[in-house]
Amino acid sequence: MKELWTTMASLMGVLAFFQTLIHTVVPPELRFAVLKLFQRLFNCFSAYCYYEITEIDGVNTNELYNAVQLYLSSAASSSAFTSSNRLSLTRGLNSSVITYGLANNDRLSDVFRGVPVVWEHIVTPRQSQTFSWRPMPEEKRGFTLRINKKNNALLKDYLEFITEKAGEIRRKNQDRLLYTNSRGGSLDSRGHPWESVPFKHPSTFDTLAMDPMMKVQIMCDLSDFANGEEFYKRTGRAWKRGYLLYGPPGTGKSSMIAAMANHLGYDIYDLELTEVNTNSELRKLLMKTSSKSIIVIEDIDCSINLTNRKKSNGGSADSVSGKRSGPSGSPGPAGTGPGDLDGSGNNNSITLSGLLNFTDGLWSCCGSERIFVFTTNHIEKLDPALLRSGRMDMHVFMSYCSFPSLKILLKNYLGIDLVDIEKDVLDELAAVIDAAEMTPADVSEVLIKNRRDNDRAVKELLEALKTRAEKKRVDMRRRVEVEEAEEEEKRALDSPKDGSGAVKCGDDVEGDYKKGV
Ligand SMILES: Nc1ncnc2c1ncn2[C@@H]1O[C@H](COP(=O)(O)OP(=O)(O)OP(=O)(O)O)[C@@H](O)[C@H]1O
Ligand SMILES: [Mg+2]
Repeated sequence: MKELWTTMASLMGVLAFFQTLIHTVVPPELRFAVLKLFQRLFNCFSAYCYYEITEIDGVNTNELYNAVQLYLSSAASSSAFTSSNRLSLTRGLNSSVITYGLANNDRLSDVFRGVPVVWEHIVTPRQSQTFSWRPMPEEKRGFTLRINKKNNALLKDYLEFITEKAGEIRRKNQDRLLYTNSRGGSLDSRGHPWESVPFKHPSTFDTLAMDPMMKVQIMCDLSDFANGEEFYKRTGRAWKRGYLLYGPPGTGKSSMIAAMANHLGYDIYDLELTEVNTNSELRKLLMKTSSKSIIVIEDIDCSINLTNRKKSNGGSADSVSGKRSGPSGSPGPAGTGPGDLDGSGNNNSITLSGLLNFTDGLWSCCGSERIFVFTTNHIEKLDPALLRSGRMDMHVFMSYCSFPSLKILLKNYLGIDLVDIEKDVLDELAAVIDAAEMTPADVSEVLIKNRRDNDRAVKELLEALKTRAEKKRVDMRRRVEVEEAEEEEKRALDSPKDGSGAVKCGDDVEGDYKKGV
C-alpha cells in the first residue's frame, strides 16, 4: 500500500512538472496543439479506445446520448454495475417512475459479453454561444466510453444493445397513452388528429378471467408478434396483427385490450369510426398513429353500415360514383370487390371497403408493429369479408363465466383459492356455473358487493347463479313451448282443407291475393 502511494505521488509530481514546463516554455497559442500532441502520443501507447457521445450533435439532439443516459440510469441501480456513490434522480413528464442517472463527471463500469467498459459523464460549461436557431443548453454534456482496443469490434453490437434496452426502458417507464379521435377530422395546433391522455387501466392478463389455455395462447401470440421483426421481414409480411374479440357484453373484451396494451407496453388508439367522415380521413388517422400501438375499433357492428359493401358489390351504391378499388383499378385487399372505395378521398362516407383497406391495404403498412383489435357483441352481423381467414388473425370468443374463470375472479376479488371453499358449496358452484350463463362482469359485481365477508360473498354468488340458472331454464322451456305452438299453428295452416294442397289450373290466385287472402 505504501509503495502504491509513493508511485502515485511520483506520478503526480511528474505530471505537475510537465504542466509547469508547458506553461513556461510553450507560448499560449501553441499550448492547445502541444496538449493535443501529448494526448495523441498517450493514445498511441494506451491500451484503450475512447468514444465521445455528445448530447447535441451539431444542432440536433443526439439520440444515442439519450439512449446511453437511459441505459445507464436503469443500470445504475443494478448490482451488475460497479456503481458510483453519487447518482442523480429524475422523474420524466408523464411518468410515474423515478430514474437514476450518472451524476456529472462521474464514472460507471459495465460488462458486455464479458468485456469490461467504463462510462464517464462529462459536463463542462459551454464556452461561447455559437449562433443557432434554437437555444443551446449552457452546459456541454457527453458520455465518454472507454473500451479496450482489442475488444473494439464489439462496439457496434454494444451500442445496438444499448439502443434496444433504452427503448424498452422508455416504454416501461412512460405511462401508456390512450388516443382518441373524438374531435372528428379537426387537427390540433401541431396538425395532429388524435388527442391523448395517460392510460392507466389496471387490467392485466393475471386479472383477466378467461379460459387459461386461451389466455396462454393469446399471450404467446402477442409475445411472438412483438419479437417477430426478423420473421416478418423474412416472410415479406407487414408487421401487424389483427384480433377480433367477440362475445356478450361484460365478458371482458375491453379489459382484454387493456391487458394486451399493458402486456406489450403499447399505446392504444381508440378509433371512433362514427367520427370519421371519409375513407381518406381514416387513412390520415392511420398515418398519424405510431408504431408499437394497438388500434381499436369497439363495437364494429354498430360503427359502420356493414351492408354498404354488399350494396356496392351489387353495383347500386358505389357504381353510381364510379369509384374503383385499387390505385390501378384492381380490387383492393382480397375480398374487397369492385365497389371498393379505396380511400381516394372523394367519397363522402366511410365504407367497409375503406375499413378493410385501412387494416389490410398498402396503407396499413405505413409504420410497423401495430395491432388491430375489433370488438363486437354480434359476430353474426359482421360481413364475411371481415371474418374470412387471414383478415383478422385471431378470433377470440369471450364467453360467460366458466369454472376456471370463476377461480380467477375468486382469487382476485376475495383472495381465496378453491381449496378454501367447502367441498359441497364448490360442487354446487361447479354444477350451476355453466347453466347460469353469468358474465364475469356480473360475477365481479356480486363479489365486490360482499367482499368484506368471503363466506357471504361465495354464498351470495351461489344464490345468484342458481337464480339465474333457474330463470334460464324457465325461459328456455317457454321458448320451446312457443316454438312448438308456432310450429303446430303453421302446420295447421299449411294442411289444405280438401286434402290435396295443390293449386289447380284456373284457380283465381290473383283474385284471392287482391281480396287479402
Ligand atoms: N373476463 C373478465 N375478467 C375480469 N374482469 C372482467 C371480465 N369481464 C368483465 N370483467 C369486469 O367487468 C367490467 C366490464 O368488462 P368489459 O368492459 O371488459 O366488458 P366488455 O366485454 O368490453 O363489454 P361490452 O361488450 O359491453 O363493451 C370490467 O371492468 C371488469 O371489471
Ligand atoms: Mg367493451
